[in-house]
Amino acid sequence: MLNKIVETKRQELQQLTLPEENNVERFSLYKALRSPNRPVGLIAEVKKASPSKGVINDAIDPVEIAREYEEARADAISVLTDETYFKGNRQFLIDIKKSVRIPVLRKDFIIDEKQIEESKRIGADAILLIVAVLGAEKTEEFYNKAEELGLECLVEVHSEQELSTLLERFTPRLIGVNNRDLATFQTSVENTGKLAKKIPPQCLFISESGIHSSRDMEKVKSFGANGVLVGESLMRAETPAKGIASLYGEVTVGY
Ligand SMILES: O=C(O)c1ccccc1NCC(=O)[C@H](O)[C@H](O)COP(=O)(O)O
Repeated sequence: MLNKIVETKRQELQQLTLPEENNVERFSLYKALRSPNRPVGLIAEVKKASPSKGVINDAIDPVEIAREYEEARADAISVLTDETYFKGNRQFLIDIKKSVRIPVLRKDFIIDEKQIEESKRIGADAILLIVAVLGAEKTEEFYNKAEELGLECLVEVHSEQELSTLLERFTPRLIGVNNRDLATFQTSVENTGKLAKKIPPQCLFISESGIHSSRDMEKVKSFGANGVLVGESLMRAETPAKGIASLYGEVTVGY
């Protein structure tokens, strides 16, 4: 499936037009996750659909969801901009960026340098670089290019092998451990525990995917995660605030 997504992206990029630069205020994802609002930071994701679950919540207004995430003290927002498989859109990020004052991560399959420039122009504060897609060498190349453009990177790994080949080349400031096997879509938060001990202490690390309960949250916290990236369970919640409160085992005053 990952290969199919990447091939589709390659074809789509043949039609890529770079938007005008959006002069926006930038916020550091790294700084936000270094001093999160809760002991384990939260990157809350705006995700209408996905290859593994189909349509999750197509009725939402992305900007409204992002504003409610911010109000519920999320530390950052992740925005899917892939249209074909996630029903995302780069316009969602442009509009969300105008409406929140916390870092915005562009969640897409970056396979070409042009997409880094594009991410800057639509206002992203950070981009996702997937080692399973790019390999360690190109991940480093794109990481440096992004930094030149003033963008931060969340560098995502799933396996111990990906993590070790990455660290042989360079040490990113922010590492994401994806609990989802992008080949099979199987998810397990235990994957965070498997990789956690191999992440250098100077890195911040984020546990991504398959976090659906306070039990999952407690587990990744016990593994030492500095933060989590959560999409589906928040997109399916009655409200973003209730979804976030439930993840953190917080009591909400219901009206
Ligand atoms: O979510 C998918 O089905 C998926 C399939 C193939 C590649 C990537 C995919 N998801 C992107 C993500 O990394 C997740 O959206 C993110 O980690 C949040 O995961 P979740 O909380 O399980 O929605």
